[in-house]
Amino acid sequence: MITAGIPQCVPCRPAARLTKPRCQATPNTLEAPSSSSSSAQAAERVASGAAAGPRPAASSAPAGSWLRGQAGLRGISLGPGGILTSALVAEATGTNEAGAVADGYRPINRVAYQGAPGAYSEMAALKACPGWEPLPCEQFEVAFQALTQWMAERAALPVENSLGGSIHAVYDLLLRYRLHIVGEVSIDVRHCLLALPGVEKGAIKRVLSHPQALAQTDSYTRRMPGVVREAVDDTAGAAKLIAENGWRDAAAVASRRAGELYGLDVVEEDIQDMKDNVTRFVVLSRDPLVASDALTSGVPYKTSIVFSLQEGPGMLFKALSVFALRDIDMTKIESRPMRENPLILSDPSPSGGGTAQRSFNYLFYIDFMGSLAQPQAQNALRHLQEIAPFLRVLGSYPVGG
Ligand SMILES: O=C(O)C(=O)C[C@]1(C(=O)O)C=C[C@@H](O)C=C1
Repeated sequence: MITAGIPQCVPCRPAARLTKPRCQATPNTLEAPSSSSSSAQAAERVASGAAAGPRPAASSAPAGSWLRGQAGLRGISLGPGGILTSALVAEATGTNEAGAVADGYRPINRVAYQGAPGAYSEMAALKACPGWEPLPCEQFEVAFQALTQWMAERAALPVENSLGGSIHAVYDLLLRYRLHIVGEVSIDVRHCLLALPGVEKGAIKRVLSHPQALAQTDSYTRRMPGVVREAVDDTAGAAKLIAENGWRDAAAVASRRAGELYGLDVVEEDIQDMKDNVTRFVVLSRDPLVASDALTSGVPYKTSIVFSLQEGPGMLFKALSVFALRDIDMTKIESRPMRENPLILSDPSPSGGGTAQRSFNYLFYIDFMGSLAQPQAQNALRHLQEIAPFLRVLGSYPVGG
C-alpha cells in the first residue's frame, strides 16, 4: 500500500503565494477560522489524501466527524504561558483530530514550532519562513495539531542532531499525522549556561534543559560537581522557569537569545560537547509541493519515505538495492520498531523443544536525493512497493541549508 500518490502530487498553495494574513493577531492571541466547514471541500481533501490528521480512523470517518472540529473555531488566548497547548487546541476547535477547510478561510502566515520563544525551533521556524508569525507550542504534537487545525500554515520540527542523533518522537508523529514535508533547514546549536544575574558557576546545583540539549552538553555538565540535570520541555522554557521562580541554585542550557528574553546572564558560552552541533528540521505543510516544480526549479530535491518490509532473509538489502541500482544517493536511513505491531514471533526449531523466537517489526525511514517528478525516483519506489507491504511518501522538497 502506498499512501501518498506516486508519482503524482496534489497541488498545493505554496507559501510564497499566500495572501496577506487575514487577521493581525495581537501577541498571545491566536485567531482561527470561525465559519463552519464546507463538507464538499473537505470530502475532496479526504479523497485526495491532502487533508491532515491522525490516522488510521480519519480516512474512514464519516464526513460529520471529520468536520466536527471546525464548528467551534474562534479566537483564543494563548494564556499566561504564551504557549499553545493541546487543551487550547481542543478548546478552540472542539477536537484534536483532523480539521478541514472552513468557508472563507484565508491562510495566515504563521509557523508552528515546539517550545517557548527563544527555543532553537523558533530560529528554525523563522529561517524556514522569514517574516512569518511564529506560534510557540507546548509539545511536538501540539505543533502537528496546530497545522492540522489550520491555526498555522507551516510547522518546523527537529528530526536529527549531529550529536544526539534522531528525534524519534517526531518520526512517530510524522507517521501518525498526514502532513507533508515541504522543506528542511539546519540550525547551528550553540548552547550557553544561563543563570540569574550574579549567580556564580560554583553555586549551581541544578541544570535544566530539553533532553536533547542535556545530551549535547553531557561532558560539560558532568564536570560540574554535584550538579543534578533536570529535563524540561524545551531549552528556552528552562530559562523562563528559572527567571519566573528566581531559582539561584539553577542554570539553563539554552541559546543566548533565550537568556536575553528572560533576563538571564551567560555564565559560559559554546558548552556543547562538540563545537559543530547542528540540528536539522523539517518544514511541514498540509499539502505536498507540486512535483513538477522540482523539474523546472533547478534546485536539488530530496524525498523522504517510510516503509515496512515483508519477513525474510535479505529483505532490507533488496529494499536498499532499488536505490543503488539507479544510482540514487540515500542520505539517511532510520529504523523504528512498529508501535502498533512491534513483535515478530517465529516458530521454534522443527526438531522440537525450542521456544518461539521474538524479533522486532520495523518501519524504515529513508531520505534520498531526487524528486518524485524524476522517473528514476518513481521507478525506485514502484520497485520498492513490490516488497514493501506499506510505503508512504512523507515529502519531496528542495534541499535546505
Ligand atoms: O528546546 C529547544 O530549544 C528546541 O528547539 C528543541 C531542540 C530539539 O528537540 O532537539 C532543538 C534543537 C536542539 O537540538 C535542542 C533542542
